Amino acid sequence: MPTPYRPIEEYYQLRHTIGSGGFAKVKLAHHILTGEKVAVKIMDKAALGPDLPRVQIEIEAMKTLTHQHVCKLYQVLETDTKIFMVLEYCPGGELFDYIVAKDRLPEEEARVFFRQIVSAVAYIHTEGYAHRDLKPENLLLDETHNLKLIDFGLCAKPKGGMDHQLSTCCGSPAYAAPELIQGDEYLGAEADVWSMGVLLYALMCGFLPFDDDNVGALYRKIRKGQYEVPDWLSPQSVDLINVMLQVNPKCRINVKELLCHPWLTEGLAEPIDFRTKYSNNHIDEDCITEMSIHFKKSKNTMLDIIKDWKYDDITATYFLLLNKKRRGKPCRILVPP
Ligand SMILES: COc1cc(O)cc(Nc2ccc(C(=O)Nc3ccc4c(c3)C[NH2+]CC4)cc2)c1
Repeated sequence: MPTPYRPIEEYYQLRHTIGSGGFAKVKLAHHILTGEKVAVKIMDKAALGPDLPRVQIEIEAMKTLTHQHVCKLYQVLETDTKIFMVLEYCPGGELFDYIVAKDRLPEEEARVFFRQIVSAVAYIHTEGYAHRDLKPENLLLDETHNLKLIDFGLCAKPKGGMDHQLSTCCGSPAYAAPELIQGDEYLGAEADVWSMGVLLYALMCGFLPFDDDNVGALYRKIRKGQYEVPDWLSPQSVDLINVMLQVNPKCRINVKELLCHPWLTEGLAEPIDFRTKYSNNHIDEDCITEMSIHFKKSKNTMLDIIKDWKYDDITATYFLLLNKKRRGKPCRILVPP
């Protein structure tokens, strides 16, 4: 490994590259202390250029977002030339590729996935964040075939809260809300609902509601808000797509109403529970014990250090030990203290 990777190699064995995008590459890695697999997103600061602030925004967002359907950030390392984000391992690849491979999903399968998507988005909205780039490429499948929302590089945390208007035009055109491409001021939450409507349509149809090779023509179609309704869609799913793809954001369903829409709650007794399964203030006893032995600290001192949530190797070790325990594996550090 070239020397710039030295710092990360103190904690992780880097393996092959599993993805590379604009200014980042993602490598598979093993956490040395726990043996757990992770994904390491490696960014070159010089290549990032003006996009560097987006990475800082994403890292700050990821430090507060802990949810069963949001890809977890474990550790951040920075050198003078590189930024490393150590992330949850999602070996199932992109939801985009999964839909393409199956042509389109039956409603029952689309419903399971869409409940997870709505749960993740409702959670980040309650934490004060809008994602603003919701699309199947930004939803990965983990090893239990559940979805994880990724890439918060375009997310917004409006200063005045989620009722505060945003103005930056961003995200992928085919999933962008009419008010966003119009250049009007818009509410991040409302724009995210539109994108989820496009996502749901893509899940069940296998193609996009608004599509055109010419961006101008695409924008006109989005602003018109007219799309084809294939005959295989059930009336309930057509209704849900209709209330999500309302051109006027004020007529559009909001996330709270989404959580109890009949198509989504079909077969359930309750609305979708979007609360996180993790609790920041309850620290797992077994993890504290194992870490206090390894790091040669008292349990109280170890607890205080963990609760600093520095997103250093201590934070990573805690979350990865917790993962092991949740997967029924022994909550053990593999190397001698
Ligand atoms: C917050 O989570 C983020 C934020 C972000 O900016 C980017 C990511 N990107 C990830 C990309 C890929 C993976 C990943 O685990 N991919 C993966 C892992 C193993 C395998 C594959 C993909 C595909 N072939 C089989 C083996 C995880 C995060 C997340």
